Amino acid sequence: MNAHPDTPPPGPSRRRFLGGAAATVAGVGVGLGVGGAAGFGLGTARADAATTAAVDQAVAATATSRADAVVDFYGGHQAGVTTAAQERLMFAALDVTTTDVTELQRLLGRWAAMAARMTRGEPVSSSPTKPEQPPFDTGEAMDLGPHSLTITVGFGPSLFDDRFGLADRRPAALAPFGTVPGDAVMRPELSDGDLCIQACADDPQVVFHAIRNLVRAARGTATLRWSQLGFGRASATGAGQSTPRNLFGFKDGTRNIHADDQAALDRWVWVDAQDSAGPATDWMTGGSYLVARKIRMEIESWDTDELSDQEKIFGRVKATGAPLTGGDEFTAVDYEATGSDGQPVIDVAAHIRLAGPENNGGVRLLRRGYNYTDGQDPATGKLAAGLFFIAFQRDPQAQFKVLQTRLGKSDLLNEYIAHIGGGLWACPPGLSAVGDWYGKALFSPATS
Ligand SMILES: C=CC1=C(C)c2cc3[nH]c(cc4nc(cc5[nH]c(cc1n2)c(C)c5CCC(=O)O)C(CCC(=O)O)=C4C)c(C)c3C=C
Ligand SMILES: [Fe+2]
Repeated sequence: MNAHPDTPPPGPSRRRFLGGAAATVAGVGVGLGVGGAAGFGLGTARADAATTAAVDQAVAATATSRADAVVDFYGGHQAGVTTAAQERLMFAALDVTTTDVTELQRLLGRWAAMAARMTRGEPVSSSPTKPEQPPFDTGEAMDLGPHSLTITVGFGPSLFDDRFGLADRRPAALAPFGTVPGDAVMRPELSDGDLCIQACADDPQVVFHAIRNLVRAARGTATLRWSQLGFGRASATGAGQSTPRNLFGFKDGTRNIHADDQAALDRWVWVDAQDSAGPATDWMTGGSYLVARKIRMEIESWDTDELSDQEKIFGRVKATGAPLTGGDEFTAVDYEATGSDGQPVIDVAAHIRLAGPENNGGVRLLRRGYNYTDGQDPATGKLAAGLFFIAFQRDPQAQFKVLQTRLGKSDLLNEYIAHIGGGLWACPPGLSAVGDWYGKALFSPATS
């Protein structure tokens, strides 16, 4: 393998910081054109978590523009999980078309090099394009700034079939779900994929550019299976981030796991060394499992429903997000409270009762979804819109699957939603430094 010719990133943490100076750090030639293979070799240095707080403070003091904000690419965990949710999403699922494991590894190395550059607001390669060549970078993000771009890569269960010698390396947590309640109308062409890429940023063209160029660099190795644009965040993940609203008009993410809740992150989001059954599956330590669900929301029907019924469905007040049992948005829910009719104030089938940790053995998720629209459904004339639900977790079998089984059976919300696509992917830990690549520890026994 070649030594990686890219330059080191400008900071030790994966928090947002001013990228103007970073942009002056010149990348040097990485042949990333179609069919080109970026070199990728040994990476050693780990981000120093202890410096994170100090860097965050410096960032807060110096950041001048949202366009210039950079989320550091390197660190113990991939960015785009606990990163304060940006405004825009493009998500892509790909199928690997080669059976050559080395080609797959080269792709993951190319993606690492390109992602490192794009998240700093740089074009995918600093090599000059010859006039007779297509440009290395497609160009539409030129001059836009990084806008806090994060790129998060994951591996689907199907990657662990017999093509790449990975069958014994699939963690039990990455088992396909099978059919879960609520999955009756899932569409195969909007579901699954060997690889996934989540690109988030505060600019729509920046996320499109990232996915477009990563898919382009996969030509000959992987093809796009399906993709989704999200136009507005539907969850708060950053400490102090305001709670946004979903397309039913309710505050979404009130009781989410937030980035400053380290105990909850360790318990519910990051895969721990103890989770692995042995050396074959310990490559996920420090990673997290991504579950995506494209959930169509029946907006026209919802808009005819009376306010009191809408609030009963969620168990919360539409305007404020407060539980129906009183207080403000962040007041604890009183599941025991009964009304003058003797019935529970929070309906037995209300969304928050069924999804809440109090009623699920403590189970929690880090939700990081986006509102989406695909325009109008030509078959019905209705708005094709909903929630592109994304959740990160330490064990999807014990977290998402448990919650969705419960919700799919009896959630009042089911009258107005349909899960039409999605999938499960294992997002490996963060990349340590230049030369590291996505899933290096997954493939290392096969390449040594
Ligand atoms: C399987 C997991 C979940 C799916 C699928 C899901 C779909 C979904 N949710 C909303 C809107 C809201 N969800 C809220 C809370 C909430 N939802 C889940 C899980 C799933 N939601 C959890 C774990 C929680 C937290 C429960 C709790 O701790 O009380 C809320 C309330 C505000 C909040 O805390 O975020 C809303 C609103 C929609 C519209 C939707 C599918 C389209
Ligand atoms: Fe929910």
